[in-house]
Amino acid sequence: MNILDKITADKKNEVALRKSLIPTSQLEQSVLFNRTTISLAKKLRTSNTGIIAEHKRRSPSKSVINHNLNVNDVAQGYENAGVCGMSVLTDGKYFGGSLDDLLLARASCNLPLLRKEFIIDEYQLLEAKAYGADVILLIAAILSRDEIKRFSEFAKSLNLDVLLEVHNEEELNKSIMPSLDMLGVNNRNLKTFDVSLETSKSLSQQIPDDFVKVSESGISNIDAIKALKPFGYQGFLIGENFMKTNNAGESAAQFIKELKS
Ligand SMILES: O=C(O)c1ccccc1NCC(=O)[C@H](O)[C@H](O)COP(=O)(O)O
Repeated sequence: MNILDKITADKKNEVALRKSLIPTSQLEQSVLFNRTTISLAKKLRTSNTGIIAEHKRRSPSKSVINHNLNVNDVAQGYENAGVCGMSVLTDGKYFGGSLDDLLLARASCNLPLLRKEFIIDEYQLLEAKAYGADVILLIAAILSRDEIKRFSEFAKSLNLDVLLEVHNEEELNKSIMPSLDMLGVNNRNLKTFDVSLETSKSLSQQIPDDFVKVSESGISNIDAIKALKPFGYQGFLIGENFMKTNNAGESAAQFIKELKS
């Protein structure tokens, strides 16, 4: 079983439990549910840096990254650094995250927030909205084309942006549809956990210009960004490189300063 199969199997049980504990009607009545969302795609189209900075405590590939940072400080630090958006991992078992992290990030900054999660059910989109997200992630490797269509159209009806993630040409070809805003290419091979920017470079030509292109994972220096921009990438999702330091916001600020110089 590969890592995505394992995560998805656990996620099914987790979502069933959550659904039984908190009914949909309760999510829809939350204070945050009817707020005006902020579009990450719009911000990326006009930004000259395009950094989406992630809150990530641990991961299947790296085990522990950092358990010592406070999510409020990270969110405020990222906003002060001038990032375009923040990604918050909400999976507990594999990444040490939670929906409370999303809520705390929402309370601490006005950045577009991505709920970084393994979405397998519409219920998780209602949760995303109720806990303060502006953007949701759909992972082509774990969804059929019908599910991608259903979930992305539902997300749009909630005024959430949609980032669709692919790892290869086959996933890309099955996924293209108008209800997506951003197409993310993940540079991490989930069988070996190796990262290669070549994945983003080689898939870039096949991504239609209507979508904002985002390169995800393994970006650890500004040379990587400079190498990816000519391929049309406007968004760069960075987690470990900032989170492994003792001040993620300061690390992002330094990175952006260098990028602009
Ligand atoms: O990061 C992992 O090990 C991982 C394993 C299995 C599924 C997803 C995984 N990561 C999610 C992400 O997409 C990354 O957190 C994100 O792109 C940031 O990557 P990085 O800058 O390399 O921390």
